[in-house]
Amino acid sequence: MKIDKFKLRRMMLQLKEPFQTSFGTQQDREFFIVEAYSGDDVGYGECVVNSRPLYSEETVKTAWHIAEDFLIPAIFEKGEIHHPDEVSELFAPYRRNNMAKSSVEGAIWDLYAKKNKVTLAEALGGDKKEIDVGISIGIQESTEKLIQTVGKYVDEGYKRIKIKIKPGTDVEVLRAVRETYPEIAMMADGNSAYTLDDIETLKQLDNLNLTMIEQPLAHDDIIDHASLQKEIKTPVCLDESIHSLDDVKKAVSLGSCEIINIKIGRVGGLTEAKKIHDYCEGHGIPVWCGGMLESGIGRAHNIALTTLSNFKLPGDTAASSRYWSEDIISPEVTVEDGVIHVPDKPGIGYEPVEELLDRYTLEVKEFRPEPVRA
Ligand SMILES: O=C(O)CCC(=O)c1ccccc1C(=O)O
Ligand SMILES: [Mg+2]
Repeated sequence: MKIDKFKLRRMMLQLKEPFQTSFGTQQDREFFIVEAYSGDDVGYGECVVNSRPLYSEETVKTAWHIAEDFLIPAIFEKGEIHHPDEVSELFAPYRRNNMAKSSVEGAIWDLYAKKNKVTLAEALGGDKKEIDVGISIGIQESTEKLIQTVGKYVDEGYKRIKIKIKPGTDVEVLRAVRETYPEIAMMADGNSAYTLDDIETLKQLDNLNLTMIEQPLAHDDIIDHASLQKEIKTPVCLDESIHSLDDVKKAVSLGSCEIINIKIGRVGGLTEAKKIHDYCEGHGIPVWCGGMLESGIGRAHNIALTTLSNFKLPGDTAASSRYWSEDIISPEVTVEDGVIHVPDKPGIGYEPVEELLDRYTLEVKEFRPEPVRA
């Protein structure tokens, strides 16, 4: 297939409630959408970056720049694309900038699936018809509020409750939740806020029967996480530290984790995500799909990826209504009894609604191949 045109849309949605992690509080969700046009088909990708470089080094501005000045021109220069796997090879000479790469690659994956009249899940090789979902709860103003919030999502059927922690808002708070809900699958996400100096705190968390503890130590570390994993029985799960299959191989061989959170944006796209999935499957490491407070478009990509067999643990891909009063896709993503039914329409399987896209768009830019001069 040949891409006739790309459209980038910078967008802003408002979260229903602020989302607090150890690195800050978020209420506005600024991001951009990539649209890849070919003949009568349009593929959609989402760039899951944030306005500020807190979770990763990329921002909306840097990712837009990389997409506009390097990635889109590389696609036009190549001309014909036979399979989306070629895209990550094409982007490989450009270092990092994984969320930018993933957004363009994602639009091409959706386009490819639509052209071949298969679902994105099928194009990736996934065959689950429904996927299990959990929920990620931000740091709350009080323990009472947290217990109430956990209760609400347990009642809604979410299969695993993840709670954000930071130094000072951790052991006591989680112990209170555990006492209230002795049986739930519960885990903690430290978002890199701890060091090995906090080992006593981390050992106390080890007594709370947590499904796992996600990225407690530095965002770029796999050495200290290996030391930590030796000290605790709770599985360590890596998020921020994993950007590629190579990172996974090193973390697995060092024993830095027993579980991996795969985020499509963080690892540079669906092709790399699938490679990581396959490698982990072969090495007895279960994976799950992380979230970046995506709009419906990124959410749809997460759902398709999660249909692969080694996504053995519930992911963070919750219902649209958990984040937005109005999502930009039709139908919205809904969760029933803790599962999402995987759509059966070609591509991402949810239709972005033009009117809603326009309503929340701040800036649009279109790109076409340079005309060939005679
Ligand atoms: O509900 C979601 O999309 C996941 C929320 C979440 O945990 C998160 C959101 C933004 C940045 C980082 C993370 C994380 O997994 O660490
Ligand atoms: Mg995380």
